[in-house]
Amino acid sequence: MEMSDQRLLDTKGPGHFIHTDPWRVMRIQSEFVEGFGALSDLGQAVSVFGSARTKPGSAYYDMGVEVGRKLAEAGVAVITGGGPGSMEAANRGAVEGNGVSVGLGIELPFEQGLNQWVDLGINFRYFFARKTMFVKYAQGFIVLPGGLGTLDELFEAMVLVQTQKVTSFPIVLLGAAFWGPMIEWITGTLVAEGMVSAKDLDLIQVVDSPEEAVNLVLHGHVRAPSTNGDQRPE
Ligand SMILES: C/C(=C\CNc1ncnc2c1ncn2[C@@H]1O[C@H](COP(=O)(O)O)[C@@H](O)[C@H]1O)CO
Repeated sequence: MEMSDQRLLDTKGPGHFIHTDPWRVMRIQSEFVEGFGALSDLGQAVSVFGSARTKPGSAYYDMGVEVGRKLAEAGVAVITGGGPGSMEAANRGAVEGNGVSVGLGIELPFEQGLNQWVDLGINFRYFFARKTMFVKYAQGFIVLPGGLGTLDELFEAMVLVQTQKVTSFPIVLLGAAFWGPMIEWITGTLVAEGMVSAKDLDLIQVVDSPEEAVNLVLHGHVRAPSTNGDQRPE
């Protein structure tokens, strides 16, 4: 009978095993270990989300630079997805403000690598491992205008607070004109149809200047986590 040790030591053929789920579990585990190891001494930090597509010189890009710079000047590390656009802008601001600039990159088919303003970079294969780092090592989120990726990160943060999976933390949306229609839809449709509690809107705050965003995320009132719905007494 062939023994496990023997099979392990004898294996010379194509590495089928590394494409199996148990092997993937090891890789997933290693992403958590690497992330926790790299970030556990980061100190105070804020995660900044926003479009991968904003161009240097655009208003949204400049907004990201300003946010990163102000966070850095307040002594707070900036964590982004490490990609282009508003992520790059926030990392750039962090460097220009002499702060700590963190990029949590993700393997994508159209990957461009970490932006040049990332000082502390980690690359992830798995979105869920990377998302854990955004939440675990940040005291708040600032969300710049963005698309599906940004919305995914925003709503995940809101759900984590709403369901009390994480201690409540500030989630600040920057750009009232951009976010206004979404807030109106949440109020006029989701709240009106009973899909979310009106109180859940308190999970987010919308502001128009990087200064306000940084102030709120660092010093703003953080509400107590809501119950998940309207069923419980106020
Ligand atoms: C689209 C392009 C490159 C994508 N590269 C990314 N690198 C790192 N992180 C990304 C990337 N794309 C999305 N993300 C994450 O989602 C948010 C931005 O997504 P959106 O759909 O652009 O709003 C961002 O916060 C990242 O965490 C080539 O231009």
